[in-house]
Amino acid sequence: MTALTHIDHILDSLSDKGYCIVPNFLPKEMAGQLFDHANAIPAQHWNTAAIGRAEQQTINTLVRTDRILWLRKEPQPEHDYLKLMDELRVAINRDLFLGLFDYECHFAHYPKGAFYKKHLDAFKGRSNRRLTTVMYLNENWTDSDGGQLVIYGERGKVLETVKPERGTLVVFLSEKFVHEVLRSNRDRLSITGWFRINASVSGIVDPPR
Ligand SMILES: O=C(O)CCC(=O)C(=O)O
Ligand SMILES: [Fe+2]
Repeated sequence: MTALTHIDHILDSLSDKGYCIVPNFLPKEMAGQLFDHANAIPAQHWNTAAIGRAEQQTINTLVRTDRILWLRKEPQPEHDYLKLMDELRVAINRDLFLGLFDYECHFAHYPKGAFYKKHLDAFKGRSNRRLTTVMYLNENWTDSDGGQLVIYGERGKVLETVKPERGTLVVFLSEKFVHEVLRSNRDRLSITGWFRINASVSGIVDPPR
């Protein structure tokens, strides 16, 4: 199975609505490997997530309280995920002409009680992030576990409330959709990433991580 199994739904939904939600995007085995791998990484390697651009990054625990860890090319499960997302990048470019140039992503761990208040991932003309992706890794998530992703439309209308269940992929236009992560009542593990356009084309250099 590859990213292309779901590609028609993803492309249709992205071009119709600007976002898509794909349950079971990630094969169960791969999701399990990523989950075990991330859980085995010692706590001191995870960083408290920051907000804002390079010079002005601040740790603001009123806005977000998750911890993050950027994926690299070497460990097998991370490599496999990056490869899958690159297949997706190529397929999206072929159909939607977004000129996506690269992809970066990090694990995000929300301990019990963590949240991420309403925000946009990119501001027009100030970022080369074009599409946000979120992949969830926890099994058997229930409504009472909280931690849902809420995606907002015009005038604060709730468009979607997404349960962060293992294997579900969410993709949306980074500049368009305000979203938030509701308080999680359970350890919550995900991978958030961004497809980006080339800085030499956009004239924008995104902050170094
Ligand atoms: O984990 C999620 O559902 C969304 C995370 C998010 O909005 C972000 O990391 O920017
Ligand atoms: Fe976000």
